[in-house]
Amino acid sequence: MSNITKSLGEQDTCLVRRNSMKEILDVKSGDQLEMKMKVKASRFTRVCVFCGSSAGKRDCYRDAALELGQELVSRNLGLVYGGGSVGLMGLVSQAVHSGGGHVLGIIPKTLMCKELTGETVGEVRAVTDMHQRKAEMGRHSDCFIALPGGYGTLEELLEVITWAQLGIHDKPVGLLNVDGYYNYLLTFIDKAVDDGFIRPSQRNIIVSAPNAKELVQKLEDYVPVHDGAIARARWEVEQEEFKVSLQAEVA
Ligand SMILES: CC(C)=CCNc1ncnc2c1ncn2[C@@H]1O[C@H](COP(=O)(O)O)[C@@H](O)[C@H]1O
Repeated sequence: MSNITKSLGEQDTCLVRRNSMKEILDVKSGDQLEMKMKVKASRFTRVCVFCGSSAGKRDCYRDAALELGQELVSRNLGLVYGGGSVGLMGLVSQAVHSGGGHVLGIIPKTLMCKELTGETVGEVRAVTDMHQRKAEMGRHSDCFIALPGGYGTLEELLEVITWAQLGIHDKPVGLLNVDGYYNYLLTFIDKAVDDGFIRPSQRNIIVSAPNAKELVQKLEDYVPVHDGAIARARWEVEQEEFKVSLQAEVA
């Protein structure tokens, strides 16, 4: 753990959580040992991380996953992810869990067997399918970060960007561009802007940075764009109407 030195009892841990918006230094509680802890302020509670179910071939990807986990712990942020212990998903979740952070793994029942995805640390929530998993991951987090990954990561990333574009949510979306991994994707998005398929103002939905510290800070500072997006209130009304019509069909 980078900037956390601790010897904590359960009461102390609660104290740290209650004071997550403050810096806590040299706190003494009862006969507990002295604790030195610096918790950075954050406007988020939980961060959803999309990333490879593989670890990639280069050490920089593994290092970035561990560093991101440590950055979340240092800001007292919980992790929401797809569950399991494979690839970068396993590394980031284990880094948060071993640093004392909250981990919520959301995993479809069909992927729950350990032979497929390994053990999930922390809290596990079983869902019926991949669609419900994405909806739950979004619902339980305040911002999204994509580490390097493959098709699954891209699909999850592009969906939350699309939701932001439509005004379904206002949550920041960050790309951890480890050693330029996402340069081609960013170049492609610039091409789509130049050719008139993405509005220039909506190019800013994706926030990117080469390391976790810089990225999380940019996400903290992010101001959402609202240019003609469908108001969130309308989406919520539509969803309610959809639920009612589904219930009527089932009855
Ligand atoms: C059937 C099987 C081999 C399962 C093991 N693999 C997986 N276990 C859990 N989540 C996954 C798995 N593969 C893809 N995902 C989802 O898709 C993303 C990663 O896909 P990818 O490796 O980038 O493309 C993750 O964020 C996760 O939400």
